Amino acid sequence: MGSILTLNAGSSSIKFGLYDPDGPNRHFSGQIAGIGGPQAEFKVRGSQIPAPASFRANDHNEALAGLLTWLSHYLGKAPAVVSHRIVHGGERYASAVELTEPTIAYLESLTPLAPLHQPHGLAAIHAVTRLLPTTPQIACFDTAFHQTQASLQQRFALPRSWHDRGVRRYGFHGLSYEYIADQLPTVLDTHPGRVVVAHLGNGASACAIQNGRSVASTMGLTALDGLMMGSRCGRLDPGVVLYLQQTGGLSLDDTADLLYKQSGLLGVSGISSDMRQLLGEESPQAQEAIELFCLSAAREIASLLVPLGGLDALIFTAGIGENAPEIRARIVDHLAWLNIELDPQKNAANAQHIATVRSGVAVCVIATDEEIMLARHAANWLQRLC
Ligand SMILES: Nc1ncnc2c1ncn2[C@@H]1O[C@H](COP(=O)(O)OP(=O)(O)O)[C@@H](O)[C@H]1O
Ligand SMILES: CC(=O)OP(=O)(O)O
Ligand SMILES: [Mg+2]
Repeated sequence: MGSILTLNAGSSSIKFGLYDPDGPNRHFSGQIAGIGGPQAEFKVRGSQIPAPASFRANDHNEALAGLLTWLSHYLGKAPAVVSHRIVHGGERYASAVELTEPTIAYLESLTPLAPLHQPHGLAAIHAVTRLLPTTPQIACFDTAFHQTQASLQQRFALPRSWHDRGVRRYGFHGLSYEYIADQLPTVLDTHPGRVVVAHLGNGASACAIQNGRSVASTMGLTALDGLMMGSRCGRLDPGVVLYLQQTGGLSLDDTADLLYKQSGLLGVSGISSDMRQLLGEESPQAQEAIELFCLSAAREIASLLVPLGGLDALIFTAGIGENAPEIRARIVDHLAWLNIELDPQKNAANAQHIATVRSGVAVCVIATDEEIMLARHAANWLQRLC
């Protein structure tokens, strides 16, 4: 059987991997990070294959075209299937699905609900269709993992007719949470109990997980709600949106641009959406942006303790969660009243278990792997074909 190619178009990165369906085992993977920024980074992991000497990624389309050209040198024969991360699967999809024209049309209709992601995921599908027209493609959804949530957790306090038309909380980063949920029994070495996972990347959210299932999440109909993010505002009084349009003179497009692209760490610091860069800045605005990020994360994490009825373990993951001890420490400081305490040395070393022995809550760092989830869903799909 041929290989599995995975493509994960995030808001600031494109991650990719080539897998053998047995296992699935990774041949190689990599990522293009910092798309649209001053310098995109192209990294390859787990092989001797060199990254391109120079790479242009002024936007996602340029990055994708360059990536597919680069990949064509290393693919050998066409993969058996291409597995895409698609952020929004709407009401229709609770699991991975083969991409057909009607499915693609439905996913296109969801673009207004995920404007930073859905167009890039769809662009990747169209680019693969052009390059590998006979290769089947599947979509794996960020929203699918959250479909287990009780209806009350998904409901907004809007008239029922809007809920019936699909205006409800969907939750995102589901492939990441699914991977972490799978790791939890091994990492925690006990019954996982009541767990909050904080996925802190360019997009950031938190998810309450119990018995391996999503119980509640901080993101809603769109990937704007919940935690403050790189350039997204997170939780916001909906009255602000009305005010911006009624008296601020902002059009719909201006408002979307403000909330998705000009807010969050970028908006508050006035410098950058990139946490690593802000941590190196001394300006009071940069420091305030970082402090607001930590406060927002702690408040959102705490909000998930209601559906869980308490907290046994807090897990940090994604770019910031895995690599920024200072951010983890500041978030946990805001939650100290929960009898949660970090060991400074273990935290500084990005160890897997970073709480003190006294802490009433386990705290772990687990590197997420959305790509392996894309590969697992694809391997299952291939198996069903046999
Ligand atoms: N060593 C680090 N210290 C602090 N922040 C980091 C570090 N490495 C990565 N990050 C931050 O992680 C974020 C990107 O996370 P990632 O999960 O890769 O994003 P994406 O949502 O695009 O998948 C950026 O804000 C980046 O600055
Ligand atoms: C849904 C989302 O915010 O994804 P990302 O973190 O990749 O931007
Ligand atoms: Mg991501």
